[in-house]
Amino acid sequence: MKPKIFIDGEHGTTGLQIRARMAGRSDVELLSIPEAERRNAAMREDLLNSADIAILCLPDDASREAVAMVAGNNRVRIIDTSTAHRIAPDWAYGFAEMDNAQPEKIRGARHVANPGCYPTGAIGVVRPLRQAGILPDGYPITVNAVSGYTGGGKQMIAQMEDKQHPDHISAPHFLYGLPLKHKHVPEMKMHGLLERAPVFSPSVGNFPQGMIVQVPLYLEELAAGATLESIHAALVEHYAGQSIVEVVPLEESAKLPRIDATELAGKDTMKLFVFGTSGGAHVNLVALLDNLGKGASGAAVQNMDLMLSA
Ligand SMILES: NC(=O)C1=CN([C@@H]2O[C@H](COP(=O)(O)OP(=O)(O)OC[C@H]3O[C@@H](n4cnc5c(N)ncnc54)[C@H](OP(=O)(O)O)[C@@H]3O)[C@@H](O)[C@H]2O)C=CC1
Ligand SMILES: CC(=O)N[C@@H](CCC(=O)OP(=O)(O)O)C(=O)O
Repeated sequence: MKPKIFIDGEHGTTGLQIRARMAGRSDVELLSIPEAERRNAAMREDLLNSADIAILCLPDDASREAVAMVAGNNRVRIIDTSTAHRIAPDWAYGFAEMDNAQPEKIRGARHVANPGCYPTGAIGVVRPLRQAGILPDGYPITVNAVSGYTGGGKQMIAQMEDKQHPDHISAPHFLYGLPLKHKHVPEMKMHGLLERAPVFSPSVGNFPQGMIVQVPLYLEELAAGATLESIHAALVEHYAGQSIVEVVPLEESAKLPRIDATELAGKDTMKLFVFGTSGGAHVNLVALLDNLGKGASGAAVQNMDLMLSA
């Protein structure tokens, strides 16, 4: 029998993109709820309990409710794309490439928390340097990022695309999260293995999909002897043997005049760069991804495939 998959929130931004990635797959059976019934709790509860894997593409509160709806069912496994369970100790964090042990944790997990889009980039560059002993305890990390506007879901898509929207946003690029309390900070701290919470400054650009996450570092504050080259080598070593996260060769990044935030739109991979000048004082670690690809829907399908391979 084919495993049954139900996407709760299948008519939203993340859900629709997961559905698109599942189109044409004959190895799974997709359970579906009509759009008009998407908030019908009884119908959702039924479908959630009929699934082998339920993928939650809902706001945080609705995700918690969905998890409660299957509390008495010890068969259904869950992938939650919301922020609700990303630092919960009994949930596996769904970023397989962040650690050698992570694929097995995800494969065997009952509950998988899909990472946030920004944390995927930030953890992707920071965690390997913590594990390699290059980034010392207590280093004050900053994370500066730009996302495509689909990151804000249906509401922000309407604000950006509909000129008649009462809260239409006409800015080509804007900063937000100005009180520095963004919901992704605890997740970056925990899975980035950081002692101190990073300063996180997100922004949105007037393009639907794509993301750049930057973590600039002072070399003199890192472990003795850290250089542009040794940092790059640590990332290369960490990501060897997998095909989702690419560490761009130094010679290639040195030739780039600019980075386009939309380069990986529609792709489920992530590129990491180490920018700077050999012998210089600073490096800038940069992650390039699609907020809806490796940042959300693509990662959810990667996690589903790992879980199905158990
Ligand atoms: N967009 C992105 O790039 C990313 C999103 N995520 C996360 O994914 C989750 C979904 O976000 P996104 O797809 O962007 O959001 P959307 O607003 O685009 O979609 C959410 C969907 O959930 C439905 N929904 C809302 N509340 C309920 C409820 N109580 N019961 C049933 N259905 C409900 C909505 O229906 P209705 O239309 O009626 O409101 C909508 O169809 C969020 O937790 C988000 O933080 C994670 C990473 C990246
Ligand atoms: C542009 C935009 O608004 N982005 C969202 C994050 C998108 C996302 O990653 O959602 P999760 O928190 O579920 O991961 C935000 O900053 O809240």
